[in-house]
Amino acid sequence: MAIVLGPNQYGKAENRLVTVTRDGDVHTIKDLTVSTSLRGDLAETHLTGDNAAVLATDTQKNTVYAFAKEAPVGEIEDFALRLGRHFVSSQEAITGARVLIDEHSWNRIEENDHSFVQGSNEKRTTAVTVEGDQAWVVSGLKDLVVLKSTGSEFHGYPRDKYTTLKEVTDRILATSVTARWRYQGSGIDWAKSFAEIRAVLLRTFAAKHSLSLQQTLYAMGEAVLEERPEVAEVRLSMPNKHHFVVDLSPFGLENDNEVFYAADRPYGLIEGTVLRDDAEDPGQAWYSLPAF
Ligand SMILES: O=c1[nH]c(=O)c2[nH]c(=O)[nH]c2[nH]1
Repeated sequence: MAIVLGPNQYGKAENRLVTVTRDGDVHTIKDLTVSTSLRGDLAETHLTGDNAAVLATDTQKNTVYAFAKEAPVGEIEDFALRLGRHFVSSQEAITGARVLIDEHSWNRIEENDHSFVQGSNEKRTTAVTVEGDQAWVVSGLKDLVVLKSTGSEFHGYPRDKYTTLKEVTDRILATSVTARWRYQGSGIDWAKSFAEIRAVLLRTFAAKHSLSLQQTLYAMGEAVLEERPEVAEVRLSMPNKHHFVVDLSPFGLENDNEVFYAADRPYGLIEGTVLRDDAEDPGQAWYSLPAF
């Protein structure tokens, strides 16, 4: 038996980057969390401690900030592609780079030119993988919290001796959507594509009469693929944010689906992938991202 070094990567996680772009007195804020990971011929540092191939994580961090000054950050996908390509093309030992970016939202305070209020917790995300001269872009969103107060049922499931859940034909359906979609093709308008995919996800959540959160998840992914040809595959992770009807009978009160207890845990966790059966195979790049 021999012991060998398996897959590895290293980088600087969660660089917090804020930029202010000035157009006269009118300022625009971009607030990003940027993580970089590099892969390549890195056996020596692990096996002998020889760091000749190791671009320091501190240098990776500095590169993120310097790049933000040297050219406009622009869309997160473009910024991630620039960083990833830089690391792979400038360091002989580095053959692959993964750049993850979360974008945090700030909204202008009324018409003010340089004052902002933090938006919701929702984040726009991208995960760019560069390998040699190839690149894959997986964008998405997380913490998109949605709720519908009717149009959701759940019944017809097996009942065994441990089942207590009541079958319902009208319930609150709420979730916090994490979505990742893999792009195919080129010349994509990242901002427009993001806005339209987000709108499709929301519209479908609202419109689909739900017999299960699983059915809603599939419908949301299917709608994105039907409407957005630039998307090959969608992965969705949707916790079921349970809203339980409170039993008010001890107080002689009827509860006709009006008063709920919003439980935060445990929660059902519904996850799935919706894809085109003829989508090109992305190879390792996609599958080595977290599945959901
Ligand atoms: O939409 C649902 N899917 C489930 O699998 C499930 N399980 C459960 O207890 N409630 C629900 N709701």
